[in-house]
Amino acid sequence: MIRVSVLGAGGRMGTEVVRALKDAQDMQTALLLGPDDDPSSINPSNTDVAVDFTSPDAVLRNTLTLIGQGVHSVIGTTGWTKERLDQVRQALDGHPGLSVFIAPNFAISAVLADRFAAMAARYFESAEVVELHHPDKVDAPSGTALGTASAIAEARRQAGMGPMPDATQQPDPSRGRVVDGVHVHAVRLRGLNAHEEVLMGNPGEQLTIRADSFERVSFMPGVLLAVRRAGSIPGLTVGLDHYLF
Ligand SMILES: NC(=O)C1=CN([C@@H]2O[C@H](COP(=O)(O)OP(=O)(O)OC[C@H]3O[C@@H](n4cnc5c(N)ncnc54)[C@H](O)[C@@H]3O)[C@@H](O)[C@H]2O)C=CC1
Ligand SMILES: O=C(O)C1=N[C@H](C(=O)O)C[C@H](O)C1
Repeated sequence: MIRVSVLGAGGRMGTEVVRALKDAQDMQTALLLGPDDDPSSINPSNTDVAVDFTSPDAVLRNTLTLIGQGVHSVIGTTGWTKERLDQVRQALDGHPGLSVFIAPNFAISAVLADRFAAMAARYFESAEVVELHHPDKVDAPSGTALGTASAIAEARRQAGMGPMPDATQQPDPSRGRVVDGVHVHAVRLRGLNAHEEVLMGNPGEQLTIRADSFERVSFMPGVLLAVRRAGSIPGLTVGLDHYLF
């Protein structure tokens, strides 16, 4: 049995993870932590893998604590920057064999949308990302959209493409956040869960790639897969694609 602790267990995702763990034959729930609990209560005597769905403010501290404790992490929480990822890599240096796995999105639809967008990017003059979420989300744009934009930008760079056409000239235009040269727009709307659209255009044609996660259960197969694979790739791994393709 894999003993799994959950940080953020009382939250929207945490609740769903606890439910999924109960249904998984090969896993058992260990500690369930909320914001007032000490992450260093998680250690190898009670936990094999810790799953983090907390908040962008809390996740780095949790992750560094768990590395210090010698426990594998599976993380869905957003808020990662290059600098924060470097801190995790550095902390892992002293812990050979330990793994930290971060996925901006655990839903297969979103992972595939990302992959398709990267494949298509070189063939289109223009590309923009629109992400749409429930209004209780604290960060914008979504971690997924940031990843999609970076993947598009990287594919365009590898294809030797220049900047996208855009004649906007106003001093304060409404064009979303520019991530690595790609415009990313965030919509927050009651009734939505997690959705992303990638728009790509050429003269006279458009490709739309859209992923819709209607319910949080859509993230669970990915979370359980990552828990089962914890430790299989030592060090820091970002993206469920590493386990899928
Ligand atoms: N990678 C993925 O597939 C997905 C990622 N997310 C991300 O997961 C994170 C959480 O999302 P939700 O569950 O919707 O948020 P939420 O606000 O419903 O849940 C977060 C929970 O964490 C708790 N918390 C905050 N700080 C904590 C700490 N230091 N230790 C323990 N618990 C703490 C909060 O009290 C709350 O109960 C967000 O960053 C979100 O973007 C959400 C859905 C899917
Ligand atoms: O907060 C959410 O709900 C989600 N967060 C992740 C993100 O920011 O990309 C994943 C998914 O979009 C749901």
